[in-house]
Amino acid sequence: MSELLALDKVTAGYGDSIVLEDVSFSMKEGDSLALLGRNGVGKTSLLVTLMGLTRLHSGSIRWCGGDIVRVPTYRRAHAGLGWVPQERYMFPSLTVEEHLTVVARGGEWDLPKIYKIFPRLEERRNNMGNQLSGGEQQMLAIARALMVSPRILLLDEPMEGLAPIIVQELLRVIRGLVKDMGMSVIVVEQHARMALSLTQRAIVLDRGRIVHDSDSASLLADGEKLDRLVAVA
Ligand SMILES: Nc1ncnc2c1ncn2[C@@H]1O[C@H](COP(=O)(O)OP(=O)(O)OP(=O)(O)O)[C@@H](O)[C@H]1O
Repeated sequence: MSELLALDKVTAGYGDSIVLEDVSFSMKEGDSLALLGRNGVGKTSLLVTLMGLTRLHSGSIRWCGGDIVRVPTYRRAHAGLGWVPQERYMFPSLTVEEHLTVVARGGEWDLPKIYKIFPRLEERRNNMGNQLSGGEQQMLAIARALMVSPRILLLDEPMEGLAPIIVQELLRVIRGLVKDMGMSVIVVEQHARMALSLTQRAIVLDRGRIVHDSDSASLLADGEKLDRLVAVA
């Protein structure tokens, strides 16, 4: 499999303040990565940096073999970076179906394929963006990213604030995307064990630096180490 994403010694932040330091890792097509760490260590900032929304102080980011450091955010999205931000950003004046058709690009994903994996969205197809539960909004946010036929999904705390039954439904869908369909993914999650169960590899950040990098299964099996790395102090 060819290289999809490669960060080399990335140091980035907001204005002069640095929140990521010397971050290096790479992913191949089909790889799945859990990005873990306590609150405020820079997980969201890393995804935001991939989308070009922080200030890159030094280092390089390659996407499909090309340097994307100077590529604007919308072109990164068109190039296959499917970002699902924590905030979800639903439009109250658009229906579920309009949220999807407005971004459709005639690629691998279309409405029937989306509705097959999210039957709940088909049931709600005529509901407005502000008439959805938190779980439905999260499903729509993921579905909207898929409609652009991304080569990687960047999921920022997809389970946050959702009822356990919805979390199970979303987990099943994300697991299907990652394990059955081979979708590349980076999952930022407070629920570390959940993220580890979905992915092959885990990186843990602390104060903007990578402090652990291993396969997900071995970190999941070492509960003591996992708690030391991610538990709230
Ligand atoms: N827009 C911003 N401007 C300035 N500083 C920011 C901004 N967003 C985040 N930060 C700072 O960057 C650091 C990393 O925050 P970030 O949200 O990336 O961490 P996180 O690991 O995703 O945390 P959480 O799990 O709480 O979302 C924090 O100190 C935060 O205050």
